[in-house]
Amino acid sequence: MALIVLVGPMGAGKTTVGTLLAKKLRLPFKDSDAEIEARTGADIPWIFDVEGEQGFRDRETQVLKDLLAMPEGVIATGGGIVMREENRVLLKPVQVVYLRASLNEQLRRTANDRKRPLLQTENPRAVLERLMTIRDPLYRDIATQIIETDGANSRSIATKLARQYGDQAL
Ligand SMILES: Nc1ncnc2c1ncn2[C@@H]1O[C@H](COP(=O)(O)OP(=O)(O)OP(=O)(O)O)[C@@H](O)[C@H]1O
Ligand SMILES: O=C(O)C1=C[C@@H](O)[C@@H](O)[C@H](O)C1
Ligand SMILES: [Mg+2]
Repeated sequence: MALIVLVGPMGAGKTTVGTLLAKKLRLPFKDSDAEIEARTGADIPWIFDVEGEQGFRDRETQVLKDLLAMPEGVIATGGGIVMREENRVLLKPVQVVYLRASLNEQLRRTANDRKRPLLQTENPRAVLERLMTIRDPLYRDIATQIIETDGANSRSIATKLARQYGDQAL
């Protein structure tokens, strides 16, 4: 039985790697951002606009609680999941993989879409840098494993994790 949670900054590849990993392990895949959008019937930029970041974080905590009740599966979280202590307490007993990426790589991977409200600014690099300073110790605190994703494609990362967690399940 395996419940694996992926954390890390925007553009680290949580959604991409999580989808591949779940397929390989034949486990259900859930993405907290997608789940929030499905429940709200609106996309993340809309939620930030109308309810503010606070409203989004309230929804995120509720979704996290519900997803962690699954007996097994792969869960990709949003980049800001560690901002609330309540979320960190929920994640502490779980297998948590921290996917890391350099600022350059995060910028490159997030440059072409506008679905991340926090990056719709003149200087997304400065935002990512500030968020990383605050969040890196928080990700590290709850992580059971850290993976550097620069220069590694998402498929090879998923394969490595699937071997590890597949073996563990035997
Ligand atoms: N290891 C990788 N190497 C190169 N590109 C990658 C890698 N992982 C993901 N990507 C690409 O980066 C982009 C962002 O990936 P993804 O949406 O999975 O990030 P995320 O961690 O889920 O971000 P968010 O926190 O905003 O949900 C996608 O276009 C994806 O194809
Ligand atoms: O890093 C963040 O705070 C966020 C990351 C995304 O996954 C979304 O959860 C949202 O855009 C906020
Ligand atoms: Mg994602």
